[in-house]
Amino acid sequence: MNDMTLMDNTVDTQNIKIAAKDVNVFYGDTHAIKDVNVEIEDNTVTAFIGPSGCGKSTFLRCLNRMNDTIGTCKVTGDILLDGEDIYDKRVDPVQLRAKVGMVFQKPNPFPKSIYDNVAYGPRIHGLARNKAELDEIVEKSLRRGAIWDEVKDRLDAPGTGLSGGQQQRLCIARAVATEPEVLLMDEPCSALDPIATAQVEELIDELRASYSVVIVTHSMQQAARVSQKTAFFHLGNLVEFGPTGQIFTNPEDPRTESYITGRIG
Ligand SMILES: Nc1ncnc2c1ncn2[C@@H]1O[C@H](COP(=O)(O)OP(=O)(O)OP(=O)(O)O)[C@@H](O)[C@H]1O
Repeated sequence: MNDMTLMDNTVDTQNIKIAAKDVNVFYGDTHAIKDVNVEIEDNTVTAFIGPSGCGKSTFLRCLNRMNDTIGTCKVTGDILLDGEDIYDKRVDPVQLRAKVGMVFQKPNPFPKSIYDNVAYGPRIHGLARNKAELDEIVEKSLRRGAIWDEVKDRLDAPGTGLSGGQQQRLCIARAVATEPEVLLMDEPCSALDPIATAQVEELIDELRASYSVVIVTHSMQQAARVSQKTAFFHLGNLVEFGPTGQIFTNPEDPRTESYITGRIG
């Protein structure tokens, strides 16, 4: 056995960023997520795939308590971020969402300047002591969002005036500006053309170096391109979770196989 084989077989429990235990989600009488257990690693892109309505977005929204904003929604079970229960009464959801940032399907820049879009989070969380520090955070975040070169000469222009792909990278820059540890992305490329999609996918790959990234996608090609781990959901159940290559080439569950071969979905 060579060193490489040894490394591949090591289960690195230190690397677990989010652990979900027996998570159930209900919207009134609808049981949307059923007994989900999963461990999401740091510095990894995890893709959530599955047919429409299977609960991908619902489960994603549990990870930063975005479901709190839906009156009928009830979440049970435990979700631990670095071992701490995010549903504990002492956790402030606003602080949590700075740590666990989110990027949505449709780019949604604020009706503010490019600069203010990115500066918004750091301002409300008091991350900069003065203008120079804020400028630095804005530049760093726009660089992380791979959009600095395109906007550096027009930081005062409205964010809404950018192209769709640029707006989505601006939203990613806005999400990383609060120094999150996890980035949740709900179909981040579904409103983008192929060129913008390729740019955002490349960026997701780069972001993995600094964050744990979780992406909901309808595109199996995208999941295969960007993720290292894949979770397949079906009717609210997490059917299968494992290395992306294995899920796509050698799935264990017949439901996963049916989905990836196009028989269900
Ligand atoms: N706000 C809501 N109120 C009531 N039911 C909801 C709500 N959001 C989702 N649901 C229901 O929960 C289930 C899971 O929906 P969810 O949007 O999480 O699935 P999804 O896999 O992300 O679907 P899609 O791929 O179509 O976006 C569905 O039955 C849906 O109708």
